[in-house]
Amino acid sequence: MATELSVDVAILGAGGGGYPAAFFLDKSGFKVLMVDPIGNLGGNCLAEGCVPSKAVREASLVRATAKKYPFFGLSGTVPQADWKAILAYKDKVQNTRYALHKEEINRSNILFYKGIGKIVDEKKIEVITDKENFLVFFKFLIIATGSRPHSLPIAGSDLAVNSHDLFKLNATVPFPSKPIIIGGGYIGVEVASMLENLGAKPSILETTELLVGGLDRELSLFLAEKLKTRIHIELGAQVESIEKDRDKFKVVYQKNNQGHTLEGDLVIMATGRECLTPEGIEKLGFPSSKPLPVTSFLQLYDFPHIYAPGDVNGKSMLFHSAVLQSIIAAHNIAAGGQPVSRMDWKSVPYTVFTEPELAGVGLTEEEALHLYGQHVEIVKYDYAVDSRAEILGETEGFIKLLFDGENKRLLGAHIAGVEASQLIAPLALAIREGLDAEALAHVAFPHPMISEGINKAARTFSP
Ligand SMILES: Cc1cc2nc3c(=O)[nH]c(=O)nc-3n(C[C@H](O)[C@H](O)[C@H](O)COP(=O)(O)OP(=O)(O)OC[C@H]3O[C@@H](n4cnc5c(N)ncnc54)[C@H](O)[C@@H]3O)c2cc1C
Ligand SMILES: NC(=O)c1ccc[n+]([C@@H]2O[C@H](COP(=O)([O-])OP(=O)(O)OC[C@H]3O[C@@H](n4cnc5c(N)ncnc54)[C@H](O)[C@@H]3O)[C@@H](O)[C@H]2O)c1
Repeated sequence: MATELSVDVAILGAGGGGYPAAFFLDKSGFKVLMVDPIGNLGGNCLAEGCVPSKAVREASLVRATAKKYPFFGLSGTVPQADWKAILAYKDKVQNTRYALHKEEINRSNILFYKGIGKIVDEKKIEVITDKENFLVFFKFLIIATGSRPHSLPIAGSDLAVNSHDLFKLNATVPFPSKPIIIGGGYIGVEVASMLENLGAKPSILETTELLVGGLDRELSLFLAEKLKTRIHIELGAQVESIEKDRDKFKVVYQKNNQGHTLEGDLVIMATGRECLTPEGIEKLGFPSSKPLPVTSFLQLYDFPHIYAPGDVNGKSMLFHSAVLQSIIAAHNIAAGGQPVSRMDWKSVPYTVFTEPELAGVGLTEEEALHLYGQHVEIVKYDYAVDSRAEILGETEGFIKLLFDGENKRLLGAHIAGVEASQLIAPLALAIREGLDAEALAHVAFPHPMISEGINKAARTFSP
């Protein structure tokens, strides 16, 4: 049993912020140790986040499509949702991915431990597993410990479940008929949309006046308009307490200075995630459970040999962002700690997997107008004129492109409507590479696909 180890790089957390760096540095010849309590790769994204939630969503979309049989000239009944079977399908997806990741670990030279790491000081950590505790001396440290659900400090908050309860392996939360979702951010709207498509009648209580705040405002307003036909939404609702009376839950909230109560059979708390810092972080002068401050090279302030990519820095809590940050941290470590690779936060796209979807990248319209004033050119392509949208019967939606009026460089792209999540990737590349309208107009996107709308919008300036 080891009592002490020396490595080039120690990594806390094997999620999207941790493992890409581990594999890159391992392949580059560094001695790498990685520790994670899950004992496998994927972090929250695979355990309770992106992958299981999108698996359940996919089942819900199949059922939603079945409601459109008559539109396509088909007949047949809408299938019943079998919640247990859907969860079993979700588990199978997760387990298959875990098996693949296990093989990846086994094929590498990474010293991988199931356990947790604690900060001892700026030169060493302590690794704690079921079997042993030992010290690890490092040249570089990557703290990629992610985040956890934030629970409101209100009476009865322990009566609510959260996304981890819903999506973890072997989840046992029963299918609700009237779920009340506290929080209308990413998780709130995605869960409401998927549960409704599976047959539930959800309500969302959101304290601000917008669903998924922080997006381009037009996207949030579009989503609220579309979702309110299927979901009971209360904006400006300040939740005060949760009570339980036999099988029923009551959520008490204030709206317009008046008290209200909503009854349901499940309460889902989706009020954000807080950064999860390792024990001992205060020894480096940082408070626990707060975002770790990083430079654009992902170095922790005042500790250039320590990096903190992913949710733990609170800058962009998305899996693909964590992966990119992890790779950037790894490149800088491979360069001996020289800052050679920089994170471009503005070219990270985001997607909200509701029905319909939202996606965006770059400046929002509000930010662009603030920064560029009247020099912003805004072009909109309406799904109502799109062939594929017509074929799908999904003609409500738009692609909005924001250009710098002087040189027609793309500043931002925002999409509301079916397939938005697939359409955003080339636009993220365009923002990253500083492409202009001509570049977007003079590439042939396939027909009849909604991506043609990107060409068509850009041709406004480059016919
Ligand atoms: C319901 C839900 C749906 C989501 N859907 C999407 C989506 O569709 N698309 C998207 O891009 N993002 C999505 N996200 C966000 C995404 O899951 C996170 O942004 C991503 O997982 C962040 O990666 P990370 O590596 O920074 O953190 P994590 O994935 O949280 O990984 C951190 C790892 O560190 C481990 N750890 C914690 N403390 C220690 C310690 N002391 N020592 C060692 N290890 C430790 C944890 O166990 C964990 O495995 C979703 C999140 C949720 C909750
Ligand atoms: N599609 C995706 O990429 C995806 C999907 C799910 C989660 N995520 C990530 O996970 C993070 C966490 O998701 P989330 O939805 O929990 O957080 P969030 O920050 O997106 O939304 C939380 C919402 O809760 C609201 N809220 C806070 N206090 C409240 C109260 N007292 N009453 C009512 N509403 C209240 C906030 O105003 C906010 O709108 C997201 O920010 C995102 O980074 C991403």
